[in-house]
Amino acid sequence: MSELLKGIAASDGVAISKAYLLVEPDLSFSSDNISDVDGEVEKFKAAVNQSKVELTQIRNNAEKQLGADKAAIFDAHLLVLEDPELLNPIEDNIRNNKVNAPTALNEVSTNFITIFENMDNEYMKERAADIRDVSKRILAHILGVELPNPSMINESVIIVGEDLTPSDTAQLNKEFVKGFATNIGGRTSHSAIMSRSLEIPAVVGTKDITDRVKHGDGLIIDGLSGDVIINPTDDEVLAYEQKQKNFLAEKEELAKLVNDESVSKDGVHVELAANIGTPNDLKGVKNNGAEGIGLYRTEFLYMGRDNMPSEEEQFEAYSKVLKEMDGKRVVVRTLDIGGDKELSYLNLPKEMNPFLGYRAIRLCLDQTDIFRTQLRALLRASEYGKLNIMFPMIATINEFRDAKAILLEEKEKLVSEGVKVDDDIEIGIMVEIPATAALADIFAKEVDFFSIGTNDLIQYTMAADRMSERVAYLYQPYNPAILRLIKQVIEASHKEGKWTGMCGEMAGDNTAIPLLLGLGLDEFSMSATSILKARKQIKQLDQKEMQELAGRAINCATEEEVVELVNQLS
Ligand SMILES: C=C(OP(=O)(O)O)C(=O)O
Ligand SMILES: [Mg+2]
Repeated sequence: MSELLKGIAASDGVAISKAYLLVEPDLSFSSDNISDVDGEVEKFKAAVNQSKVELTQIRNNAEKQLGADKAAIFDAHLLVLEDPELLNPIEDNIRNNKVNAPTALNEVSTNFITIFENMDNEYMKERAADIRDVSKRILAHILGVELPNPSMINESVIIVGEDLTPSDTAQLNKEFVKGFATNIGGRTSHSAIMSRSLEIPAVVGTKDITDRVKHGDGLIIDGLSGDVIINPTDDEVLAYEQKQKNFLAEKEELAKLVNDESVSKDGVHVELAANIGTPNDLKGVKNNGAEGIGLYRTEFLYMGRDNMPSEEEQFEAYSKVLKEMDGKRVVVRTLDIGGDKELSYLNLPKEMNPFLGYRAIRLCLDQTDIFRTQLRALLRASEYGKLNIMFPMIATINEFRDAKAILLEEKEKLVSEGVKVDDDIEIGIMVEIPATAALADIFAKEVDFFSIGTNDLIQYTMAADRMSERVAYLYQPYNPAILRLIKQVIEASHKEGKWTGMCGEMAGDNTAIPLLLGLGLDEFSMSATSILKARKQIKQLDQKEMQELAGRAINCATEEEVVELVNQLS
């Protein structure tokens, strides 16, 4: 018998394959004393050797599939595995204290980790993280437990996990990973956003799929409806193969619009741009006919590694994107770390409410060395295309002024060093915080553009965590309160002759698009895979009529009423 599980549709498409369970294995052990000391030392040494073999494979695989920079993290792990300063004390601990190998390993590694973590030295802190990772691998081998290694997957699978961190997602190889399904998360959690740029179907927020599915179970995930079928019957597989075919046929049909303009029925042109996380996403940008990049989430450059990207590395990534976009506008957002996007090597404090905490521009204005390095890389890259710079999570006008002042200082320094910097870079902000939307008229006098980040704006306005499937019913993009904020921001920008875009997921949502067109949004930036569908829809809409529709929507009392209004269109 198959089993149906309902989740949240996160990325379009249908995947049919078998489950690869990506969950933390049980590595508990008892602290027994031992009599066969030599046997225990041998056990430990064998585990170290097995770890070496495994890590070397992982490293080589990562280099082949993901590039040398992603592989470097495993080089660091291999060095730890050969370090006598770590290994000898563990052996001594077994011999001198007659403790078993897991206990000896745990005591010595915890000791090193604590010492290194408390040093005021970034390099040593990174080593603490390496030791933690390597010790876990050795322990798994001692206990005979298999650790999941997503970067080693070499057959078709659907990943099943609690959640996928953005760096887990970045390591997935599309050739083998056909989709994923998670316990937690919503449509705007970053693993969901990344699954859309990777163009792999995903269902999130299933609550307990990891308890229901076993490694290797047959699985269907329907990223269009949010349904997951565990151990499907032959008939179900046939039906979903048909659904998959239909989806691909529709995609092919939409591909015909790739070079069309995005113009409404009554001739109003809007810009349909793409959101990207890394230069690797550019292929999808081109294949889907994006007219620019409305959001480049640069934080992904900082993830999945154990140290900061240098100015040079950043310069290369930014200039590559600018060159490949060939003069089309590229809005690069400065580092937006924090919330669900962690950087282990930054050792950020654990907070009660990370989405309301030390993140994004708050962190950059505090740790200005990180910020300045990024700005220099961006300014140097500016001569290769049409660069716009955007600051995330701006809450006050002073934050914007401070960030802009630092940017201008770095520009002046570069120019005095003889570096060419574009003079026409537009400097804008994300509108993600209700306070900023409320003061949009004040901001509009000083910024060059706004980009509304509805993923956060909705969660802050409704006080409903975007990561929580339990309060997902309150995460209401079409709530009239949200529509009023959007209207206010767009009108404020237009009054000052500026433009407003939207780079939250709402910009690509087919229910929202008629309303946003009516509210006068200038640029819609979305997952590249949503662009062609949005273009098709906009071509069929009359902007004047949508103005009227939006006027009625903002006076509705509930989200349901708004949805009903939009549904009457079709
Ligand atoms: C685009 C946004 O930023 P992110 O999803 O990266 O928080 C947003 O908040 O809408
Ligand atoms: Mg945001």
